[in-house]
This record gives sequence, C-alpha cells and structure tokens, in this order.
Amino acid sequence: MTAMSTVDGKTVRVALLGCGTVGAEVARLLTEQADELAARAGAPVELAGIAVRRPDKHPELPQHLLTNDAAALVESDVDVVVELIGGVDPVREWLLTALRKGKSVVTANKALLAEYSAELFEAADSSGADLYFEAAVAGAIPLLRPLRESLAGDRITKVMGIVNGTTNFILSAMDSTGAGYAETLDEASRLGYAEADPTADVDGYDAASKAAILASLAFHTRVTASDVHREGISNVSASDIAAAKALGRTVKLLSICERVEGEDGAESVSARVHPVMLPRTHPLANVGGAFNAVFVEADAAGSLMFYGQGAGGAPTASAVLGDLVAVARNRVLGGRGPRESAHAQLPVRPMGQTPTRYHVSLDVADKPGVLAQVAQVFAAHEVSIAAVRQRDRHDTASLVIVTHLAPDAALEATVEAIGKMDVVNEVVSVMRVEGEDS
Ligand SMILES: NC(=O)C1=CN([C@@H]2O[C@H](COP(=O)(O)OP(=O)(O)OC[C@H]3O[C@@H](n4cnc5c(N)ncnc54)[C@H](O)[C@@H]3O)[C@@H](O)[C@H]2O)C=CC1
Ligand SMILES: N[C@@H](CC=O)C(=O)O
Ligand code: NA
Repeated sequence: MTAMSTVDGKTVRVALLGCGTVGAEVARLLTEQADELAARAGAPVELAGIAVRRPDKHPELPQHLLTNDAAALVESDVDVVVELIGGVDPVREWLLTALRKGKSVVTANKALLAEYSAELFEAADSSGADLYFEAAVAGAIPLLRPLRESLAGDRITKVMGIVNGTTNFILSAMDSTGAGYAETLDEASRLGYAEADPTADVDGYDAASKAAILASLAFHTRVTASDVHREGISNVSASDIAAAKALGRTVKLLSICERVEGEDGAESVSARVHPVMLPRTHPLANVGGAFNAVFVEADAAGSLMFYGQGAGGAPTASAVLGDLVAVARNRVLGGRGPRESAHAQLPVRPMGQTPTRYHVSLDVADKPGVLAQVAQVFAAHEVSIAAVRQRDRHDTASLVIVTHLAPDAALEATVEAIGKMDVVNEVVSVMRVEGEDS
C-alpha cells in the first residue's frame, strides 16, 4: 500500500442515504477499498452512518451504522452526504440542509438535479461546499467531469447519445431477438437498470432529466427537464422496428442537445429526447444492452465519443466513489470543485422550430400519380425530400420517404396532411432520423 504518511488529513466522515442497487455497491466498495481510498484521498474516508427505510431488512450491513432517520444523519457530525435514494422529496430538503451547513454532496439523482440544480448550487456556494454528480448521467462513464472541467475552455456545439440503459436494453432486444417489450422491461428491473418506477425510463423522463443536465453543462445555460421535448419508447412498435430493419437502420432512444443558430444569427439551445432511426453503420447503432454512448462535438476538440456501462449497481458506484474521492481531496487540500456555470443563458428553442429529419413509411394505393400527389404535400409544407423508396404489393404499394432537415412542426403537419389523403391507406411508421446512410 502507499506510504501512510500521505494519509495525514482529518478523517472524512460520510453519510450514505439509501442502500439499494447503487448504495449497496457504494457501501461495499467503501469498506473493501478503505485503505486504497484513504491513500488516494489523502485522508481516511469513513462510513459514519447509513440511512435505510427498514434497518431490520439489512442484516448484511454493520448494524451500528444503520438508521431510518436520514434527516438526523445529515445533521450529525458528517462531512459528506452521499445521496442514493432518488426522487425529489424529501431528498431535496436534506441536501439543501447539508450544503448550507458546509457538507459536500455526492448524488446520482438526475431527477432532482434536472429541476433544482440552481438552488442546490446556490446552497453549496453559501457555505463553500462541493456538489458532485457524475453518476447522474451515463452511469460509470466519465462524462460530466469532461464537460465541467476538461472542455471548459472549448465551445461545445452538440451532445447526442444514448443515456438510458433500460430503454436501450429493451430496444436492443426488440431489434435482435424480437423479444417482447414487457418481459424485457422486467428483466431490466431485475438487473438493477430500471428506475424504482420504470415509467421514468420508458416514457423518457429519465433521459430528459439527463438531457437537461447535459445541456446545462455544455451550453452554460440553465436547462430544466421541463424545457426538454420528451417522447419515450412506449409507442415504438414492431412495425417501426421492421420498417427500420428493411432499410438497414435501427431504432434508438436518443438525447440530443445542440446549439441552433436562427436566421438572424441568434443562438439558442435545443434539448430533446425521442426515438430515432439510425443507419446500422452509425456508431450509436451498435451500442447494445444497458450500455450508453454519447458524442460531444466542440469547436476546437472536434468529435469525442464516450462509451461504457450506463446503469447497474457497480458501474454507477464507480462514478459515485470517484466523486467521493474528489470531494475528500478538496477537503484535505482546501480546494473546491466547479461551481454552477450558467453565464450564457441561451434561450431554449421550442421543438416545433427545431430542425429535424423524418422517416415516413406509408401504405398507399397502387395507382399512377400517387407518388406525385404525396410529394406535392411535402412541397406544400416546404419540406424537401431526400430519398424515396417504393415497393409494389398486390393492389397497394409501400412508400418510404426520408426528408431533408425541416422545422419539426412543418414535418408534423406534413404527416398529418398525408394521413388524411384518400390514396394513403395507412401511415405505417413515422420516426426522426439521424446520420447519413452509407
Ligand atoms: N440503478 C442504476 O443503474 C442507476 C441509478 N441512479 C440513481 O441512483 C439513485 C439510486 O438508485 P437505485 O440504487 O437504483 O435505487 P433503489 O430503489 O435500488 O435504492 C433506493 C433505496 O433508497 C431507499 N429509501 C427510500 N426512501 C428512503 C428514506 N426515506 N430513507 C432511507 N432510505 C430510503 C429505498 O428503500 C431503496 O433501498 C437514484 O437517484 C437513481 O436514479 C443513477 C444511475 C444509475
Ligand atoms: N434507469 C436508468 C439508470 C441509470 O441512470 C437507466 O436505465 O439508464
Ligand atoms: Na457518468
């Protein structure tokens, strides 16, 4: 082990709130790696208490550390609060109290951060405490620290990726084995990927919270979850997956945050979560299971890709412990982690005005002039067509149209108008598209 002379700081006393999937792994690693962590932090990092709902349900944990009174544990003689309960209430008040009293906070709670990071940072500033949350987005992947620190000197233009493991696990299974939605979701819960209420995953709330956090850090602007356009995967059907497959594409739930420049040159931020069809050759198309991957584009750095385990107890605990060592080091050496950076305050662009591309798959009457009629509706909405594929059946035909970029509202209106045409039997699948086909 490293010479003990480097571990001469005052013991850092840690309160752990919540001991479920992630908390249990944090408690295990903190105990098993105590000496290593002390050497890295420069001081012993000691688990001073664990708040759980039912202490009698945790015979595996050191009984003298357990309490069911999280508020009292926060107020006790601890230096750092590690919050792994989740949700907004009552956690928000506990963390505000901790920060105002100078106790640093490490949390994986994206739902809380996506709505209340401004007041949490303000509380941290009032006492000089630290607020770290690497585990809140893309689990084990170091992503927030690069955005907050490594790229602080660059101008980020886009952050796009898969940031919800549960939905990626489900979509990957639907695509590869044709497995059913419900059974795959149960499996994701059993493996510890899904949120306590998995509708947060499948309806896109979790990915929207993460998009809000990413957009805030990338664009130095306060973006909350309610600013993020959100669509989940519950409407992704077997027909959508089949339509994608037929064209060499796959379906992924993406969080997309980008700087958008208006015609007047004014910049705004677009933050959105929705299913996307990607060419199978796209690097994000091959991200399977609960893995996450995020592309960051910046003016000077160019394109960066971050990839790894986005969910699960041990991977998430890795990010939590990394933050804990950072916080402990700051205490030992007297420094402080980054504060909120929201100086740019760019406006958030409504989804309708955000440029997107659509893939539209139609079942149409198989007679002359149908393609021209459909094309006319696109033209009437000033949506330009990038590619068309027609396949004849008996007395109907399948028509697949991929558009160029157009305002999302214009695309939506086009699809609505097409659905009402006499020659269109059915709008089989509509999905946004990213990436170029090879
Ligand atoms: N599971 C994962 O893969 C990831 C989870 N996260 C986040 O980490 C946090 C924890 O997630 P999980 O460990 O998966 O959740 P979990 O549901 O397994 O664990 C939460 C624990 O908190 C306990 N709890 C609830 N109210 C409490 C109270 N008043 N006092 C003490 N304990 C209380 C629950 O009994 C439960 O054991 C959440 O914010 C989640 O969004 C972040 C990244 C990945
Ligand atoms: N439920 C989340 C857990 C990690 O953030 C997910 O599936 O990604
Ligand atoms: Na992370």
